[in-house]
Amino acid sequence: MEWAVSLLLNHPEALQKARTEIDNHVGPGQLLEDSDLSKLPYLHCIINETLRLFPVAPLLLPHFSSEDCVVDGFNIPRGTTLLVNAWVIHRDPNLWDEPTRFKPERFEGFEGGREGFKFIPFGVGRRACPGAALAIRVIGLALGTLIQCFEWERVEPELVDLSEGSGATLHKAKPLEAMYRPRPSMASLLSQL
Ligand code: HEM
Repeated sequence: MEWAVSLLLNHPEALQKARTEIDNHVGPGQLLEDSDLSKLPYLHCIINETLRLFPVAPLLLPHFSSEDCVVDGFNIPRGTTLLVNAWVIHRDPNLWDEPTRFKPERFEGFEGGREGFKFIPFGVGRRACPGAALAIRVIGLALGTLIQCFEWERVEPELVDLSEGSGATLHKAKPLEAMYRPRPSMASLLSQL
């Protein structure tokens, strides 16, 4: 969520596009609901693009080869601990056009499948994250509601600093600070919550 809001503050045109999508599909004076999410593909693109650039678990979880195997020409003996560098795969210029650029549109029509092996924020296969669908829905609801209800601005005119901290999970080096105020069209609804 913090990365997504940071990226949107640095890309106001994407924030506006997401807001327009929400306004067009959710009735006036109504809060975004779970059932609206399927009508908000651009919001989903923003979530995917955020997870591509800043995967929560950049090395996934450690895996363990249960048999000898060969991966991309490398012999991997049985019993080896294996780390998958999703961060690097997600920024590989052979797989992605302008890999370091925030471009949610790249996920329009993205199907996953074998092509999805290049996008693995939740891992892939038998040990992939079983909470992925839940996570995407919860993030969609939370991020979508923040976009729907509030005007967002950067605290400083400079872009939000996107430096990464170190660790097994990818957090911002500098916690996000942002200014927000209720959108006039949502103020009355928000005051009743
Ligand atoms: C944005 C949110 C989340 C992200 C990015 C995420 C990511 C991941 C990743 C990368 C793995 C390791 C996959 C691998 O190494 O192949 C994993 C495993 C797992 N996740 Fe998530 N996860 C998220 C949310 C959740 C939620 C909401 C739940 C439960 C409700 C959950 C439950 C699990 C469990 C139980 C595993 C271990 C699966 C296994 O080893 O078989 N995760 N997750």
